[in-house]
Parts: sequence; structure tokens; C-alpha cells
Amino acid sequence: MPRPPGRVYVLGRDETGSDSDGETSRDGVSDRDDVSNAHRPPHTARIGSFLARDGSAGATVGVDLDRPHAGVVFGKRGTGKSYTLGVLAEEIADADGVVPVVVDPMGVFGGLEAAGGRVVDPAVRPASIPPSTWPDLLGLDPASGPGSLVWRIVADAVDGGSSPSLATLREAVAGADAPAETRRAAANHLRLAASWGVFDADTPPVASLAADGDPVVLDLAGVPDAAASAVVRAVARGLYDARIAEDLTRLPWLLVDEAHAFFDGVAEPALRTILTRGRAPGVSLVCATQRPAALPSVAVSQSDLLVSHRLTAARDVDRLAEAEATYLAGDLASRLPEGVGEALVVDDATETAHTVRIRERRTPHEGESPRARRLSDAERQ
Ligand SMILES: Nc1ncnc2c1ncn2[C@@H]1O[C@H](COP(=O)(O)OP(=O)(O)OP(=O)(O)O)[C@@H](O)[C@H]1O
Repeated sequence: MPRPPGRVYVLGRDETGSDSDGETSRDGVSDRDDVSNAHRPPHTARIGSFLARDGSAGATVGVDLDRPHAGVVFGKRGTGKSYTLGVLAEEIADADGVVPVVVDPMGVFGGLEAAGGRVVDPAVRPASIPPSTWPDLLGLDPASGPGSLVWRIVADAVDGGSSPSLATLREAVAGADAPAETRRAAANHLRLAASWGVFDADTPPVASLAADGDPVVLDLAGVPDAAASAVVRAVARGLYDARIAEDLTRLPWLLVDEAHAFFDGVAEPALRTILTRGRAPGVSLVCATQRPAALPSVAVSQSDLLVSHRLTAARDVDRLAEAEATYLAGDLASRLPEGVGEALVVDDATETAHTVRIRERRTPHEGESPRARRLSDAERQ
């Protein structure tokens, strides 16, 4: 893809030394384009341009892709969050040494196929969900008879590194030394999990999804919440473990749309692990949500990059206050831009906040209007 010419100011990479040249205003908020680290660096996601107060566009704004980062993208419905996540995915797809993995609960990222991406129906091994999490996943109390039976059966089945199928787990439940009622309840819940259609004992390891560097879109449209959360857990943890084990040479960027839904389910510990410990093995996480207040504080406190489109609900605006670092004297909420595709970007590395207009997508964005059904492959072309 041709690159836009001109200078690029890179967020997330501190090469400025200090802001004492006066190019950033006293409270760290800038709407200017003559910023201090402007150059043409490699490994940069060019996400848009500075937006001046008079509405004119300034220098190109990039996000550092050389090192791992954690970020959040906020905004009320229709302000451009998914679109922004798509721009980031396009840029990561174009860069060397990194790979975007997009969690797509609404089915709006299929256009990334035009950037060489693959839309995959999610599949995870039952063994990728820890035994202790199975009761919660199935909506069973772990202290109840069926909950503890499922826990025990999964623990026995994965012992020694095996990858059991749900059918194997159901057979083990049927033959377990437990009251018939307990076995029946446990088997029913496992049958329900099978109906979600996401469990496959033979699915390849998560690392193989991301090995070739092409964007991966996990299509979770229509997948029940519990199953989607299981998928996100398996993928997040799988990418993290693959980097620790050096099974994945590229640095993965996990881009999660509608992220609040996953912090509410069994995915939460895996997302938290990436937020708090992901940078050492090189795993990045960007969480987009229309409900910032529904994200745990750690998602904001661990993020070094905050992109906020317009927000109006007081509780969501309050979440921004948690990001108000000492270098920002002012109130961020009052600086949120109004327009679709415009955002306030707070960057820890350069200790600045900027108003940015996110660039247009190079690949189609499928979130234009609600659809009752997904497009078929033929219709997408
Ligand atoms: N940077 C941009 N440039 C041009 N158009 C944009 C931009 N951002 C968003 N839009 C337009 O706004 C529409 C809504 O954006 P998007 O689907 O990303 O909203 P959203 O905030 O994710 O909403 P929802 O919460 O409903 O998913 C897009 O379909 C697109 O037409």
C-alpha cells in the first residue's frame, strides 16, 4: 500500500527528550502539528493526523509498533471505535514483525480480508480452559455437585497434557462415581457447551493462527457470550504462552472490540495477564468499548495509550479521569472532540494529549448500518 508522504509524530515512543521547546501546551494537550518527534520512523501505525482547533489537519500521527503496548479505545455508539480499531489492524497488517488478531463480536472486520486477512470461525480446545474455570463457564456453582464433578472430570482428562473432546468429557461424566442426578446435570451442561460449536479437541494451537503475519479476524457474531468469552480466553492466553515458549516469532496485537463483554466473563484473567504482564513477552492488547465504566480499572491504569472518541454518560467520562496523569493539568472530558472519527489521544510515552482525526480505512468497514444477517463470502467480494 502506498504511504502518505510527510512527517509522522509517533505516539507510544518517547524520543522527544522533553517538551521544553514549547511545542506542546503547558497542560500537555496539543492540537498542533509542529510536534517534536516528527520524522519518518519504521514500525509505525499511521492512524490519522492532528486536528487543529480550526478543523484543519496537521502532521500525520503514528502509533509505535516497535514495542508492545496496551491501549484502550473509548467512544459512544457510532463515534468510530470499531473503525479506529480497523485502521490500527490495517497498519499492523502492513508492518513487519507484528500480527493483528481481531476479536470481532459484531462481525464488522471482515473487510480486513482485503488486507490479506483471514476471517476464522473460532475454535478452541476444551483443554485450553482451566479445569477450575469450567464450572463458571457452564454457569455451575463450583461448590455444587455438578460443578465440582465437571471440574474433577476436566482435571483428570487434561492430566498429562491430553486434549479431550467434549464427547470424551461427557463419557467420563457418565461413568463417574457420583449420584445419577449430579451426572445428569453435569452432562446437560456439557451438552449445552457442545451446542455453542466452538470446542474442537483437534484445533491447532493458537500460535499457528498468527504465524504467517496476516490479520486474523475471530468472527464471534452470533456466538453466545459464554462461548465468546471462552474463545477470547483461549486466544489471549494462547498468544501469551506462545510468546513465552518462543513458538511465535511475531509480536501479536490482540485488538478486542466490545471489550467490556469479555472482562465480564471467563476471559477476564487472560486479558488481565496481558495487561499486566504482556509487555515482557511482547504481547499487545487494545480494548475498544462504548462502556468504559464497565472495564476494570486495570485496563485504563495499565494502558499507555488512550484513544477517546466522544463520550457523554457521566460514569464513562469519569473513567477518563483515571487516565488523567500528572502531566495533564486539565480535564480531559472537556477536550473530547465532537465529530465522528475524531478522538483525543493520551500518550504516556510522550506525556501529551492530542486531538486527532483518524484516517479513512483502506479496507471496507462493515459497521455502516445494522444488518440482520452476515454477508456471505461471495457477497463480500
Ligand atoms: N475515521 C473515520 N473516517 C471516516 N468515517 C468514519 C471514521 N470513523 C467512523 N466513521 C464512520 O462512522 C461510522 C460508525 O463508526 P463505527 O462503526 O466505528 O462506530 P462504533 O463507535 O464502533 O459504533 P458501535 O458502538 O455501534 O459499534 C462508520 O461506519 C463510518 O461510516
